[in-house]
Amino acid sequence: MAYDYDMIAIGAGSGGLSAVEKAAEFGRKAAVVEAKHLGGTCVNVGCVPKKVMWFGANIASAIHDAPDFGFDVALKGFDWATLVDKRQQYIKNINEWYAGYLKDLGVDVLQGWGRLVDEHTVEVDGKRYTAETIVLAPGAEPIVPPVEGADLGITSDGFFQLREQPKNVAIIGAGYIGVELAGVFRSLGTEVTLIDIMPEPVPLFDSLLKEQVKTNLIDQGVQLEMPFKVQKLEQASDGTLSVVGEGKTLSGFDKVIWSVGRRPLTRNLGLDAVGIETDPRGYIPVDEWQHTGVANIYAIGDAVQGFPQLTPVAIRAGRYLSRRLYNNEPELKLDLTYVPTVVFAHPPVGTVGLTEEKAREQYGDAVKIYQSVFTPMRFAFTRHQPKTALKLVCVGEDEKVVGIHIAGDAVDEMLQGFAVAVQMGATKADLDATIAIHPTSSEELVTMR
Ligand SMILES: Cc1cc2nc3c(=O)[nH]c(=O)nc-3n(C[C@H](O)[C@H](O)[C@H](O)COP(=O)(O)OP(=O)(O)OC[C@H]3O[C@@H](n4cnc5c(N)ncnc54)[C@H](O)[C@@H]3O)c2cc1C
Ligand SMILES: NC(=O)c1ccc[n+]([C@@H]2O[C@H](COP(=O)([O-])OP(=O)(O)OC[C@H]3O[C@@H](n4cnc5c(N)ncnc54)[C@H](O)[C@@H]3O)[C@@H](O)[C@H]2O)c1
Repeated sequence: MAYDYDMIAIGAGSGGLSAVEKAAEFGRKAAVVEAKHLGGTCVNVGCVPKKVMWFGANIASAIHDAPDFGFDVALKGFDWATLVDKRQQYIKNINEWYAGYLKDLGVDVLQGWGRLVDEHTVEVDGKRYTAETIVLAPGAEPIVPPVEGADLGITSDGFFQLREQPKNVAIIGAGYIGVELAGVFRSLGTEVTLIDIMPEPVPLFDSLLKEQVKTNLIDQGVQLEMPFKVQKLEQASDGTLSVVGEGKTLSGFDKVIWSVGRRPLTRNLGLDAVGIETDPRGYIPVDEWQHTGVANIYAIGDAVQGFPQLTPVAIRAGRYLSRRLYNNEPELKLDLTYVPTVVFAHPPVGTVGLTEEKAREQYGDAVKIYQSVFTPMRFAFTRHQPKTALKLVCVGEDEKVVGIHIAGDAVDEMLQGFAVAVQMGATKADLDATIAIHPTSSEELVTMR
């Protein structure tokens, strides 16, 4: 039977785009369905606009530090709308670049909401298209918990729509998004209260990082309220918002932002029509080859059960899938043992591999920890002196490095190379055998005692 396409991906985000892009490179006819904008979450309301704001915030911090380096400067003002306009123009350029790139590759963009009709048919706004292979890559959306008044708050999507800088915000959820937005707002002058149900920020990270992130947030002037169980949001007659918890109410906010996790966008995707069952939270279960159980349907990215919700993971899954299908590389399997990741806090926090806690659960007494906390030269004589904290988690006689955790200036660029070493199975001796680059913070990782 002839199909309209070799591959249709539902969702033109990091995962879907990478699958169709590779399929087209291997000479296949592919299409991608998108209800909103090309590039998905990462490009439009995620990594990219977030990183632009992070750069802006870093410039504000540098201006504050400049007098300590002898500069006669003062921060006279900051125009939020200018940064937002520049950011959105940059994103529009990326959207347009994608449109041209896909056209050049011969990939069709089917604009609208996609829904499975049967195993080989996708309906997009009433029109039907068939494909030999279908890739589900619908991504995720922010969770807004079902508490009274929850809709008085916004989410990260709403953050990217703000045309004016709020004066006083409450951010509920101190994971990736909460910590990143808290740092941006605070660096740019907004008062920030950061709330979490857990006692510490970034609760799933290594204890050293949790501690350091907490210290840095407090040092930046972020008010921490954790553990705090939000019961409802309220609006006062003057328009300001309150966050009500058990026995405590936090008031006076002009914005409240929910950042308590994301849920998969698997509703109205027609999964019933092909017999794909999600888990109770809506995630699509797949096997190690991203197979959904329906012979020709795969799922990748944030909507997949157990996938780290990170762009490079979705991209890798999409590319590997098309290479397996169309480039005769059937053994190419996604390996998620060591996924490096950075929280773009101020300063940033990076991690790859096992936390000390997880390593001890897995390897017990065979775990050896190397740790160092110091003031990096960048902040040696500035008013704020955020420390750099590093931890190596090693295992066994040969001290194989199974985890690296770092908080500190430039970590976002430092970690990638060390992640290569961990991926290759480096031992502590391998790190020690590497000549340091001086003077840097990363040299500490090859000289740790
Ligand atoms: C604020 C924020 C910051 C982030 N920062 C980072 C970061 O710094 N680094 C990092 O690695 N990750 C970051 N992430 C996570 C990253 O954005 C996601 O992991 C990544 O985008 C997932 O890719 P995906 O293809 O699975 O889904 P998405 O990128 O979400 O793409 C899915 C697309 O499918 C579309 N869609 C869904 N259902 C349908 C349908 N039925 N029909 C048609 N279209 C549909 C959606 O409109 C969307 O465009 C961030 C996320 C957020 C929210
Ligand atoms: N730099 C990056 O790579 C980056 C940046 C942003 C987002 N992301 C991805 O997006 C995902 C979603 O981000 P996120 O920050 O929304 O989720 P998250 O899972 O990182 O953090 C959610 C936080 O909310 C807290 N929480 C949960 N329910 C709560 C409640 N009812 N009240 C108060 N606190 C509550 C949790 O304890 C946790 O600290 C991340 O897990 C990550 O995979 C990545």
